[in-house]
Parts: sequence; C-alpha cells; structure tokens
Amino acid sequence: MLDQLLQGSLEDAKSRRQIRPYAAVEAEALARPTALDALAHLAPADHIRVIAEVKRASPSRGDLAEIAEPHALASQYEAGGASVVSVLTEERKFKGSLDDLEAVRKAVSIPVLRKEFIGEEYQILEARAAGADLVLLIVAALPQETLERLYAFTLELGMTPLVEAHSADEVARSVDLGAQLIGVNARDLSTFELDRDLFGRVADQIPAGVIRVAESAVLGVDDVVRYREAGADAILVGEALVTSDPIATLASFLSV
Ligand SMILES: O=P(O)(O)OC[C@@H](O)[C@@H](O)c1c[nH]c2ccccc12
Repeated sequence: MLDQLLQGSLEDAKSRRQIRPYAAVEAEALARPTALDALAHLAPADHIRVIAEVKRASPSRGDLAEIAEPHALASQYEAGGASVVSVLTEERKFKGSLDDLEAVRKAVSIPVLRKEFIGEEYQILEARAAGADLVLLIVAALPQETLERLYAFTLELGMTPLVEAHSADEVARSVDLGAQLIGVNARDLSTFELDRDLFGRVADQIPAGVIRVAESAVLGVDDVVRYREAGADAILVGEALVTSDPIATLASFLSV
C-alpha cells in the first residue's frame, strides 16, 4: 500500500511537471521569502506542541470532513494555539491538493508542512514554491541513499524535514540521517494497523535535543497524556481536529 501511495504521488507529480517544468518551479521556490524556522516553533515547552492537520479523508478511515475552506480551518488552528499546520496534498486517497497548501500559507503565519508521499526533488520544490516550511520524509518509503539525498535537498532550500519512522530500525535510520525532527507514526502505512505503544518503546532511541513527534490516532486528552508521559514534545493530529470544534479540542490538548 505504501508503495502504491508513493507511486501515485510520483505519477501525479509527473503530470504537473508537464505543465510546470522543473526549472520554473525551482525559480518560484527560490523566489519565496525564507522558510520559517519550524524547529523554533516546535521547541520543547511546558505544554505539548500540536501540529494540526488539514485532512479530508484517508485510505484507512475513509471520508472525515468536507473542509470546503482549508484556509479557514487553518486559521482556527492558529487561533487555537497550534504550532504548525500540516496540509495533506495527496490527491487520490486523502483528497488534498497543493492549492489547499497555498490557501493555508496565505492564511496563517505559523510554519506549514507539506504532507505528501515524497520520492523526488521536484515535489520538495513544489512544496517550497507553494510556501511550505517543512516536508514529510517517510523512511519506510525510501532507500537510505534517496532519503539522504532528499533530506539534504530539503535543508538546502532552508526547509525542515519531518522524518517519519514506524519501527526501531527506522528510528535508527532517522537518527543516522542527523534528523532534528523525528515523527513516530503509530499507523503502519503498509497495513494501516495501529500500534499505540510504539512511540513509548522507541522514544529513548531519539537523542536529547531532537524534537520527538508522536503521530496518528490521538483522539482524546488521554492519548495526549500518554504520549506526553512517554516523552513526546509534539503530537501530529488530524481526525480528532477535523471532526470536532478544533479550538475547543486544541484547548483541551494544550492543557495537558
Ligand atoms: O488523523 P490522525 O490519526 O490524527 O493522524 C494524523 C497524521 O499522523 C496522519 O495523517 C499521518 C501520519 N503520517 C502520514 C503519512 C502520510 C499520510 C498521512 C499520515
């Protein structure tokens, strides 16, 4: 499934590239104002940091919310105290788009993450051209060499890579990369199975000073407390926010 998602994202990028060639997107990316310092926004604090996600649907959970105005939702996230907004741009299964990302960028002044199945530089340039400050790099989707290349490319553009792991081995690969922001996804992107204890088992492998993000299946305050106790600096939350009053839900999470 993960491979299928990556191949789909790469095919869609290829179609866009027919219309907006590499050099054109590169020029746009380089003309953007400097990316925001996401690590500063996510620095450990006396409350948990929230990366709030604009997410319409997922292959594991189906349709979640219509979200006709992603920029309005993102503004609520910012008003509610989110540190970063994540925008799913994958079109086929998550019903997102780069247009969503651009609209969100215009609406908020906190950092914005492009959430996509990234496998080549072009997608990272597109992210920067649309105003993203961070991109997701999924360890399970990429050979280490490609991961290293895309990681370095992201840094060259002044952006922050969020490196996502789903096992002890993948956390080790993220640490080897020198990642400063590591996400542990409770959901296996190949089987969609949830492992809510994974973060707690691997958190100690992440060196001090690296920001630790617990991703997926945070539905209520109890989950936030559990992740906080296990050492999470931040959580990445989609479903719980798009299916509730986001301001109230954020307030409850930030009170932990
Ligand atoms: O909606 P949730 O369960 O709160 O999950 C958010 C986020 O962690 C999830 O969307 C996610 C984490 N890693 C990903 C990689 C690709 C697509 C989606 C994801």
